Parts: sequence; structure tokens; C-alpha cells
Amino acid sequence: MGGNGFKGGRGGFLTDEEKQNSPKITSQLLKRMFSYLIPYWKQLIVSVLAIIISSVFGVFPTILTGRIIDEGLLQQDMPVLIRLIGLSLGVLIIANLISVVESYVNVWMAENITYDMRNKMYSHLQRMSHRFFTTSKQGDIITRMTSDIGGVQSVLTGTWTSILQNFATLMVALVTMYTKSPLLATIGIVVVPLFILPTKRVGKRRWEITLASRKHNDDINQILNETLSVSGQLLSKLFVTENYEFNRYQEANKQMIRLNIKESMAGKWFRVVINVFTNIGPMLIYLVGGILIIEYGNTDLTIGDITVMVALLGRMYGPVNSLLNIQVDMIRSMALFDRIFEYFDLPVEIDNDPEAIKPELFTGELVFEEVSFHYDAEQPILNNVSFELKPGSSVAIVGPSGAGKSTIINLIPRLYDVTGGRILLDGVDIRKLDLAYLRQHIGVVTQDTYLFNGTIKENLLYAKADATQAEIEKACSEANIHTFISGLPKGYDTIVGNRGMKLSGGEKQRLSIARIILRKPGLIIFDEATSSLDSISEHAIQQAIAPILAKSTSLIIAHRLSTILSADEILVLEKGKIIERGDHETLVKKGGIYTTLYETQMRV
Ligand SMILES: Nc1ncnc2c1ncn2[C@@H]1O[C@H](COP(=O)(O)OP(=O)(O)OP(=O)(O)O)[C@@H](O)[C@H]1O
Repeated sequence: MGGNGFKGGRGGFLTDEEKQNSPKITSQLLKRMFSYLIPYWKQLIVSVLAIIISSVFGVFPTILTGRIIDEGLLQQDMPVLIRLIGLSLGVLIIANLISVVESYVNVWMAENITYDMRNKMYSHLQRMSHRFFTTSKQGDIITRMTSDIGGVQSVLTGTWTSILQNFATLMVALVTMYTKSPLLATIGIVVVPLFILPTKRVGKRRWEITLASRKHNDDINQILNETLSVSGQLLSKLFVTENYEFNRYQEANKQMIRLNIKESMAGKWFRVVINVFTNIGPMLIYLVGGILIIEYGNTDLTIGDITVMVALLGRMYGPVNSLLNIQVDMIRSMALFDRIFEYFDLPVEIDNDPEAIKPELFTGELVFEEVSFHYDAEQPILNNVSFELKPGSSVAIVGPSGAGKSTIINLIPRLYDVTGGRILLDGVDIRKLDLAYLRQHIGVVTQDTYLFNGTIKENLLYAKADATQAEIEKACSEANIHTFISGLPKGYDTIVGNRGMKLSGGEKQRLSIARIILRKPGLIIFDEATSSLDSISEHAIQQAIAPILAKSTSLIIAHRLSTILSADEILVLEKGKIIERGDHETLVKKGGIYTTLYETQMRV
């Protein structure tokens, strides 16, 4: 019996989630899906032709078996036997060669289509706002970039090819069977559902277990991600929760084993069912064929015909089963495309104004004009904040935690847009400035410095790709970090570790200051670290930043008295409002919230 290529009914069912989320199949969605194929229409034609020819040729040797038996073996005609065997082999080789071409064209096409999609998605995601990244699950973004687009690739190389292949194979088998004996062909076709239905039931059970085990696997991955990540393991060490985490993992692992065993056993039952049912069809054909020849002396039907019928029947199970799953395959493929399109359609919240300008001169004059802002409409964060930062001067913002200080600085490089009022830079509303221009002229030293897992030099070059070694060293000297780097065994080629974990907080911040010096921005935003660095580190940072702040226009979220004293104006922010402003002396005399902050929180 020919292999029936039955794929086990696995995945032939939609999950509840898939059912709920199955996309509306609109002509628009279809058009959009097919629009990705249009540039490759020539390859598509080659692929369709190759699939049809190789499927038809693939069935041919089975059909020739009948003639090999009747005309060669039973007639004992050697030359005919050899000719037929040669023909059969020849056709088989051609069919396989064509399928190699077909695979190549298909894979090439699918790779290119997904290459376009990946690039499009990546550049679209780069344009997404900071809000998008703070609110989306990191895993979700990665899944769309990797498995969803990967899924599209397998739809193009697998699903679509197999539908066409199965259809062609089925047609050839049906036509041949009906030509040979309509009665036997009909018996064969009636038997097919007998086989398909029970296997579908077993398949469904297996599918349910697979789903449960997949969900479980996700839970396990979640545990691993949480507890074996840099911060996770640190948390569990510091809270001494290793035993608790181990038990949680062990329990999840135990459940997984149970499900795996169940799944394997369902697979076993599945094979038993297949074995029994696949043999019923051929037996029936032998029986009815035998009755026709032996009892009724049917001379039209030969032994070869019956053998071919049985073989063709065997080749029909797989295609019939796959074709019954077309709907599921289609919904699943559309859902993939739909998920990808959903991301493509995400509006770009912070975008370049089509008439954005890039003024020749950047002085760094910053004006907040009654700026209001909220992340969620119900919770206002900034309320009519107004201040002015003159070129060359510096403004310090102080205030209790949660007052909205970081929010103010996030608004300047347009990580978020104001919800009321406006921010002017050199007299122009920042929403009218070219986004890249705006961001290139602003240097932000954040509290939490992000470094890539590369060398110190690579991290510095991120700020200025063409910086020379001399420039880098000069910047690092100014940032008070050159001596430290030179003292490392590998100097500037030292790998900083995951997120710069191999460096101390103070060293990281000084590196980030060096990055800013390399960039020479017109406006510096400095978010002073609240975390207590040791006094030597702190001093080193102060020494690094003070001269830079002194000679540039700067906005500082300040926590230390020395930084605050160097500012030209101090803004005291509370609950999103500026409640006091002035210089240190005046504010201290006032006896308001600044005085309290000064007495309780400021470090000298
Ligand atoms: N991405 C966000 N989405 C929603 N709310 C946010 C977001 N970021 C901050 N907030 C909220 O906005 C308020 C102001 O936060 P912000 O970080 O600006 O305060 P802060 O004065 O800088 O505080 P800290 O000194 O502790 O850093 C807080 O109540 C905070 O919970």
C-alpha cells in the first residue's frame, strides 16, 4: 500500500482563542494578503505549474503498476516489463526533479515575502511611540516579529503548496479509479469517511491535550523568564525565595510530564485506529473486485486494476484529510496575516509633521507654555506648567517622588506629546520641528543608563559613529571616566555585560555623560541619580557634569544641593504643578515645601 501521508489530524482544530479571534474574511483582507504575492507573480505561476505537474507525475507510477502486473508479469513479457519499469522510474525521477524546482521557487518566494514583511514591521515598530513600548508586552512584540511572520512563511511554503498538491493528487486518483471501475471507485470513496471520522475524533482529543500542554509550557517559560533573568534571580536571592521558586517550577514540570504521557498515549490510540481503518478499504476492494472477477467473470477488470485501485485509495486518505482541514488552515493563515496587519495599522502616535522644519541655528531656548499632560485621561500628571530656559542657563527641577519631574523631561524629546499648552524650542512648537533634528540637539543623561552588551567603545560610538579614538578618549577624560577605563585589562574593548551589569551605577552614568559630550547637543537634560552612590562616585559624577552644565543650556532634575546651587532657577514641582520658583536663598527663606525638601532630602 502506498504511504498515505496522513499528518495525524494534529492541528486540524481551532483553539477557543483562535475561534474567538478568527478574523472576518473580507475581500479587503484577501486583497491585502494577495498584494504581497503580486510582485512575485512570475514565480507564483512557475510554482503552481510545478506543483500540478509533479503531483500528477507522482501518481503516474502507481497507475503504471497495473500495467506492469497485467502486461508484464502476468503475460510474462520481459521487454514490456522492462519498458514499463523504465517508464515508471523515468516519470518518478522527473516528478521529483520538478518538485525540487518547485521547492526552490517556493522557498525563495516565501523568504523574500517575509523578508519584506520583517523589514516593514521593524521600521514601523521603530516609529512607534514610547507609550507603545511601555504598554505593550515585550513578548507580544517579539512574537509578531518572529513567530507570526515565520508562520506566514510556512503558510506560503507549506499550507498553500499542500492544498494544491493534494487537490491535484486527488483529482488524478479519482479520475483513474472511475475510469477503471466506477463500482470499486465508489466503494473506495465511501470507505474514506469511515477512516477520516474516527481519526478526527481521536485527533481532537489529542489536540486538546496538546493545547493544555502548550499552555503549560508557556507557564513554565514564564517561570524561567521571571526567575532565571538577571533581575529575577537577584530578587529571588535577596528575598531568599529559591525554595519557593524551585517548588513552583517542580510542580509545573510534574504537570508537564503528565500531559506529555497523556499526549503520547493518545498518539498510540490514534495509530491503532489508523491501522485498523486503513486496512478496511483495501480489503473491501479486494473482496468486491474478487467477487466481480471470480463470481461474475468480469473480464474488463484485471488483477492490475485492483492493485492500482488499492494503491490509489491509499494515496487518497492524506489529501482528503488535508482538504477537510482547508477551512482551519485558511482561518489560521488569515489570523496570522491579520495579526501582522494589525501591527502595520497601528497609528504612529508621534510622527514628523509633513511640514516639519530644521532651523539653521539652534540656541536651546526652551519655553514651557501652560503645559498639561496625562498618560491616562482620568489621571492628570502635569497641570499648566510654565517656565523658560534661556540659552546658556540652567534650570533645576526639584520635588517629591511622583511629582512629574521625569514626565517633564520626557516631553522635550517628544517621547510623549503634550495634551495641553505647548513646548517651544527657539520659538518653534516642538511638534513643528523635524523629529530627528529635535532629538539630535537634545542630550539626555538618564538615571538608569542603558548600555548594549558590547564593548565600552561600541557603546560610546553609538552616540557618534565616526568618532576617532582621540575624540573618544577626550570625551571620557572630560566625563571623568578615562582613567578608570584605561586601568581595565582590556581598556576600551572591555565588554560591559548585559545592560552594562559589569559596571557600577556611577561608572555607567559617567559613560553616559561621555556619550553626551561626544554628541555635543545644544540642550542637555540631566536626570540626577537618586540612588545613593558612594561619595567618591558621586564626586566623580559631579566633577564630570558640572563643567558641562556650566557651559551649556541645561534642564536638571536635581537631588543634590551642589547641583541645585549651580542652577539659575529652581522650580519646585508638586503633584504636577510648579508651586514655588526662584533661587536657593529665596526659596529656603520662604519656609515652604522647598525648605522641607532641603532639610529632609537634599544631599550636600
Ligand atoms: N508610562 C506611564 N504611564 C502611566 N503613568 C505614568 C507613567 N510614567 C509615570 N507615570 C505616573 O506619572 C506620575 C509622575 O511620574 P514621574 O516619573 O514623572 O515622577 P517623578 O517626579 O519623576 O518621580 P521620581 O522622582 O520618583 O522619579 C507618577 O504618578 C507615575 O506613576
